[in-house]
Amino acid sequence: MSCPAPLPATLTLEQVSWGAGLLHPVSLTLARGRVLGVLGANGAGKSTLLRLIYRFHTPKSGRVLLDGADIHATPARKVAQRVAAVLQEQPTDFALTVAEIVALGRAPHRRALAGPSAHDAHIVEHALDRMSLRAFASRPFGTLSGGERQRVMVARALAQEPGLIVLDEPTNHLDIRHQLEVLRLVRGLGATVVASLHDLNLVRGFADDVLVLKDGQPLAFGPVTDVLTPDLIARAFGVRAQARGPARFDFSLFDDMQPEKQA
Ligand SMILES: Nc1ncnc2c1ncn2[C@@H]1O[C@H](COP(=O)(O)OP(=O)(O)OP(=O)(O)O)[C@@H](O)[C@H]1O
Repeated sequence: MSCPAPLPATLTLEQVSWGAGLLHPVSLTLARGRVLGVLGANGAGKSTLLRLIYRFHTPKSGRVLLDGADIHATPARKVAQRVAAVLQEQPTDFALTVAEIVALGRAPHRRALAGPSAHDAHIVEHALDRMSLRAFASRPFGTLSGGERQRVMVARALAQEPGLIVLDEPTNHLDIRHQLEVLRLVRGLGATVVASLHDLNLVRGFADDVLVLKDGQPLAFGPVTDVLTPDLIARAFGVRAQARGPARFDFSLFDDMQPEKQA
């Protein structure tokens, strides 16, 4: 079963800021189909930036443009047809089945009061298949493990057929195989992607570009291989990074003698 890929979106941030100094102005352009990793220590402002991009927060200054249109000058429903978010917070309606939760992703595409169409059902099944959730379709959401729930939330986002997918720490709760599978799948969607991630080695295999934040300030933006240097990691996270081959770092505290290997 296959579905045509949605047209990926171009995302532009023009001097976007939020709160009383919680996020200082950020500007960048992410071309269609690019994958952006948003990095930074705890409290650096990653979730705040993501909330601006999926239209939860209104910027204090600046604009968020999707394909050139200001998302805050665009009706919420229209934005929801193009932007899906996978968040750390999950639905509390634990009695809904997995298939029902995934079907919620179709809501922005339906006319008011219209029920699900055969096309909607096809897309929901496809999303369940892609996340290996077919066997869970009838299970109440509340009976799933943390990792299974996370995969359901990604499936709901897939059912939304977004041109831009925003993920806040999407690998939380996932075992290493599902971390790699989810990141590969998200990369393979053809959509433009913005994801906050904590694992700097996973980011190197996943993202095209990275934005690094520190204390609500943008420290660096650009291709992951250019930006993610030991010097930048030291400035952003206060740890020593030693390159181990082209695609991984070992990390240690500056006052430690022995590097601590990451899993
Ligand atoms: N609504 C709010 N009111 C006040 N402060 C807030 C609000 N939202 C976020 N903050 C503060 O802004 C800062 C950045 O928060 P944010 O959640 O964006 O960080 P983060 O980089 O996602 O962190 P983590 O890695 O811990 O999830 C934090 O100090 C947080 O306490």
